[in-house]
Amino acid sequence: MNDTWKNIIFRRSALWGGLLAAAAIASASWTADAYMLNLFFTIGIYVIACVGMNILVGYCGIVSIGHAGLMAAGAYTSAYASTHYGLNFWLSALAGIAVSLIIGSLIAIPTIKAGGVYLSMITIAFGVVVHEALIRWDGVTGGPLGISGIPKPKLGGYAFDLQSMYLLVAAVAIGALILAYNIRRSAWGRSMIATKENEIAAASLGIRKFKPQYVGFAVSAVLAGLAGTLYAHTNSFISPDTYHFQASVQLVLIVILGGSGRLLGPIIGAVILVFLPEVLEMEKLRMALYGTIMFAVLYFLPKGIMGTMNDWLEARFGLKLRSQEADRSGGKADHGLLFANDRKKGGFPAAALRLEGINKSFGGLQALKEVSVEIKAGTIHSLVGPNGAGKTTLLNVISGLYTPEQGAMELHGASLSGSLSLVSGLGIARTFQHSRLFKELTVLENVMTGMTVKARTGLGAAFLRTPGQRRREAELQEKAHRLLDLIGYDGNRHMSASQLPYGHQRMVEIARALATEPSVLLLDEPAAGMTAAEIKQLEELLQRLVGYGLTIVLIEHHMDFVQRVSDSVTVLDFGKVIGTGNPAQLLSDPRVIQAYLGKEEVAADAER
Ligand SMILES: Nc1ncnc2c1ncn2[C@@H]1O[C@H](COP(=O)(O)OP(=O)(O)OP(=O)(O)O)[C@@H](O)[C@H]1O
Repeated sequence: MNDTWKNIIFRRSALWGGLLAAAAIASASWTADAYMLNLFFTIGIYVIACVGMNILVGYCGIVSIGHAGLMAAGAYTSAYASTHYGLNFWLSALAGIAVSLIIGSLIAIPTIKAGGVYLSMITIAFGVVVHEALIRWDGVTGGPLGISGIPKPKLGGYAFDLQSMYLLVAAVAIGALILAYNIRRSAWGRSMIATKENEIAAASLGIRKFKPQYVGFAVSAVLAGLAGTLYAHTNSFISPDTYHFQASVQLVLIVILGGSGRLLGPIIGAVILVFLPEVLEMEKLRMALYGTIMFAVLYFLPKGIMGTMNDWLEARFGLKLRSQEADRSGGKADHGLLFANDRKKGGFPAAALRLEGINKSFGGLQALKEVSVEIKAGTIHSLVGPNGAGKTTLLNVISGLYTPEQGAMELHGASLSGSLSLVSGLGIARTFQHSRLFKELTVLENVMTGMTVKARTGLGAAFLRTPGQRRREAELQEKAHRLLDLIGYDGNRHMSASQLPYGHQRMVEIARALATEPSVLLLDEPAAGMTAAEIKQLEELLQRLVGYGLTIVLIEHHMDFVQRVSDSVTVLDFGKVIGTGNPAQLLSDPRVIQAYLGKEEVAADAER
């Protein structure tokens, strides 16, 4: 059976499985007793909050250990509004979600900017501050006694009981899962994962970290507030004990146990964490049990239950728990149409790039000294020189990763400066010395990240996966397929990039850079780690790209490859340009040979 059929059958089974699960959830409301119904309800609340946590932890890489604070914000606001002002459930819930969103948005700013270990510290501090405020601000929160008598929702004349609240929570939980699924399959979700995995690579595609991560934080705050509100109005009583540090740890644990970043992870995690203390009758030792589970999961199942299962299914049957489209390749379309027409030769001034007197130093080390180079449009220009000569530093300066201390740069006659993401928007794309593909994204998704800036749709369309959004995604996929055809990639396009052989990784990285529709492509040692056949393929690709009007700047140590593909070469040594010109002439120049081999080697060679 081929992969397409396997996936169709798998997706049909997933659909039927989903329908059966929905029927089981609904029937539980009639068959379960009050005790079990309460447990199911608790699972539903955790699923809603943890779907948000999963977006935050799994997609954005932000491990918030104070998220119970956001649940408290929703619960207390809603409880206060309904008990003090007599607002109905729907309006007070709206107020609770709004307050949770506002507070979440405010703590998102320092959290995202801080990054690293400070990020978790800020969220812990937030959780502690909220818990203290709940205890001390008794005029509003009721202090340690909390708020009681919170009314149950009403709709028309109907008053919700535990059974109907359970059904409402189950419906909201399914809605939250659909939202997470839609985000994951949009440019927003891809940007979240890209910025989590490699901020620099994402910036080189024009994707800045703050916006997608802020959106992820805001969505998780809304879901936390919603879960808090639903809980408060079902339980009729809330107190600071519910929103202790332990509750925040529990949310993180559910996500990690289920499988961080896995759609169904929060369900699996919540079911286990709610039932396990009941089954083991370890209510009093709940935290000790959680600690043990955390150790066990991180040691034995670092990808959580769903992540481990996904790997097993993929290895055993070639199936993924993530839905996928049928593979396609071999399109014979005119790939030149993938690049803007004004990039064709002659559409720009003769010089694509002009660098004048560039200086760049790191502490006492001057990596670039008065570097001046002119690179003609529609040509391949190679930068060569011994290790440490300053080639990568020059590429980093051109692409905006480093700011030079001195010198001027022009791109197609206009002044060039700015950050990595800004320079990407001007039409300069790059690859890196070591592959920086986004390993959690598939091959196809990696290429699609290159189109993010030009193709990111509105949040509403992405969240709801509107017909327009689906059409746009299909167009992006089609374009990504064509770029993969162009680079000659014939492997599985839906497998994660982490499984690609090194040579393929380098080629896919080029396709991803091309997806930004650059006029200048900077390649840092693209042939490193490639087989002879792959190098040949790369050579043909570069010639084709130049034919489509692109300008290519290449760093390479394979000298025969450089000789074959380059129109011109610049040789750097100790940060200085020691020659620019025709590759054949320059690479046989004694000064260049000496720079590569060192004086003693050249002298010894001459004597032999
Ligand atoms: N971020 C940095 N901080 C400090 N020193 C740096 C940094 N980047 C580069 N250097 C130094 O600048 C010099 C030039 O490095 P660069 O990586 O540009 O050389 P290269 O010609 O690309 O070498 P290779 O062929 O080995 O990649 C080296 O001495 C290197 O150690």
